[in-house]
Amino acid sequence: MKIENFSYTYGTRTIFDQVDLYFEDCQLNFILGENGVGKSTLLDCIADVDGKRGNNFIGFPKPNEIAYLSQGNNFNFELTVQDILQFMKQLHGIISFKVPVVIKKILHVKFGNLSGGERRILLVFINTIIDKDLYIFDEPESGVDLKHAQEIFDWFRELTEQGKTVIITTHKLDNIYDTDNVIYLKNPREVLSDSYLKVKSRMAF
Ligand SMILES: Nc1ncnc2c1ncn2[C@@H]1O[C@H](COP(=O)(O)OP(=O)(O)OP(=O)(O)O)[C@@H](O)[C@H]1O
Repeated sequence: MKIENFSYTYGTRTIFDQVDLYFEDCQLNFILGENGVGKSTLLDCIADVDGKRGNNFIGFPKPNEIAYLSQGNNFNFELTVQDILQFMKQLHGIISFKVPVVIKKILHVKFGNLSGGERRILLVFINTIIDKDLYIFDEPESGVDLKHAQEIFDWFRELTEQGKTVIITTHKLDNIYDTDNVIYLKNPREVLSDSYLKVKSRMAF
């Protein structure tokens, strides 16, 4: 998948200016860059939120074939975790899955009573079990402890083993392998798309 000659502005503010970006199929693709550089904007464009995707987006699945967990997603506070899993099963095609221990522990808790980290883990988990072609996560490990952040990345890698493509924004570099594809947003005109091994020596943070 690739985006050619990509430009995006908010009013007079230029976020992307004629850049090319490459994504690897069936792999983890990490979008890196400083706060405010445009990572979430790029994800919204890929997921076609509010029709933001232009015709220079090549090879991406249709919006209804994409699972997208943005930073603001939530559920009704009165639903228990079990209700939510049931609801998602009715609403979407679901990949066969085993309920992980971290989710089993909170099955009967209402969404509104979960901790911030537990909510995030649940939201990430749900987005990994719905059957889509492309999975997009905006800072999935935000507020999640180190052990469970590692587990979340195991779920993502299992998706790629099933032939799925995953795109993730993150500020934490610990879960990136040298062979993973990285899209490093340096500034509106400068983007590096390559293996993490090749990109990391040129990253400024
Ligand atoms: N709807 C909007 N209208 C105007 N400016 C916006 C809008 N949404 C985002 N921006 C601006 O565009 C820039 C890119 O925002 P974006 O959320 O894509 O950054 P980001 O790289 O995801 O940042 P972070 O790492 O802090 O989450 C920011 O400077 C932000 O203030």
